[in-house]
Amino acid sequence: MAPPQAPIKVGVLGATGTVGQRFIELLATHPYFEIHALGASARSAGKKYVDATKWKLVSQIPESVKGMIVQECKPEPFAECGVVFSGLDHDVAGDIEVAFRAAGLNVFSNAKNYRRDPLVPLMVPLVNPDHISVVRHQQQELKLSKGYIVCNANCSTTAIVVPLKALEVAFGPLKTVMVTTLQAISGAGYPGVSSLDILGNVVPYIGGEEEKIEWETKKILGGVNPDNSFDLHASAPLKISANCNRVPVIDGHLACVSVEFSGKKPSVAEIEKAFTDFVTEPQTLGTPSAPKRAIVLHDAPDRPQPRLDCDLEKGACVSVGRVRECGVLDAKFVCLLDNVRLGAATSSVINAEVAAEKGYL
Ligand SMILES: NC(=O)C1=CN([C@@H]2O[C@H](COP(=O)(O)OP(=O)(O)OC[C@H]3O[C@@H](n4cnc5c(N)ncnc54)[C@H](OP(=O)(O)O)[C@@H]3O)[C@@H](O)[C@H]2O)C=CC1
Ligand SMILES: N[C@@H](CC(=O)OP(=O)(O)O)C(=O)O
Repeated sequence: MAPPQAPIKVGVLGATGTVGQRFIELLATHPYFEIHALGASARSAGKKYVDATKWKLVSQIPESVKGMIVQECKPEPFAECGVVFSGLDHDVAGDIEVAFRAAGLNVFSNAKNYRRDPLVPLMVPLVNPDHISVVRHQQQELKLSKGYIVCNANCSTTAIVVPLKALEVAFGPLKTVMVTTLQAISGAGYPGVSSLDILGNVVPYIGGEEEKIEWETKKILGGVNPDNSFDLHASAPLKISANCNRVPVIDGHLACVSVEFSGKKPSVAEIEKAFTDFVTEPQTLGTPSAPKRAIVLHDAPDRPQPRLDCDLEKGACVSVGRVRECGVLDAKFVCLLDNVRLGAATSSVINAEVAAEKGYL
């Protein structure tokens, strides 16, 4: 992929938050994108970024953004941006993202608000980047000459759909998926879950998470009909059941997954090969943030682990291990993803890279 002739100016909404910081880290040195405007709440607006944010990443705040003045989330300061990334709290993301689209801006959002919208692509770049085509339909239906919204998925959903897609590519439609997640505290943003609730503990409830996994998976793994509607995996109905737990881990959502195939049950060796052979469109296109390996298969019986494996491929892959037969369904495995990178900011950035490559920016 050749870089654009001039860098594309980009904005970040929710720039001071957990996802916003990962956006800043990824975009500060990005070959195609240049950070032009930062937005957050009225509490932060008017302050220098370095004073408005509580930086929590191991990497230092990039010098280039330290002195930028944080804006309120109104379209005007972002008018020159070719892409606006959103890491906004869902309480406010709905109205703000729609106002930005109405102002002709291309919004790539992490928030849940529009994921179920029948006009909005729900794109996990390592799974369904082809859904980007629906933005033209979105514009036609809403009579917009410019501007659209693209969402990326819930982080736990992202962790499972990448290996599930690899299985569907190799063996055809899945019939049943059972998943139990162990989710890191960074998934709840900052300050997030109280230390008294989570230290030395497990909380077996994350509001709305199970429903999101069960619904979003079907939109992402499903196709696009000729009329630009999403088929939600309707041609081969998929049953999914999710159990979600918060665990005292900082970064990295682990998921234990059991699957049943519609067709003949593959062997463990065939499933492992399907994971290692899996190549995705951003990799083929050579977009800058695409991982070399979309799925990293681990041999050791006690891997993947959040602390040891989250950083593989700069947090842009899904780690998979413990592939084995399941006594109830056909097969089971464990998968891990960096919830704030591939689970949020990195997916949004790769989605925008795909949009650039395919002429949607
Ligand atoms: N953390 C994760 O792993 C994932 C998060 N997401 C989603 O991404 C989004 C951001 O999450 P996260 O970064 O964790 O959340 P944080 O709570 O860490 O950050 C929220 C951001 O929203 C801003 N904000 C809050 N209220 C307003 C307002 N009234 N107007 C404008 N901006 C406001 C905050 O600004 P300020 O600092 O000024 O308050 C901050 O920048 C959420 O929708 C979340 O559900 C999706 C996938 C994974
Ligand atoms: N709910 C996820 C993170 C998140 O914000 O999800 P969503 O973007 O679907 O609201 C977690 O707690 O780990």
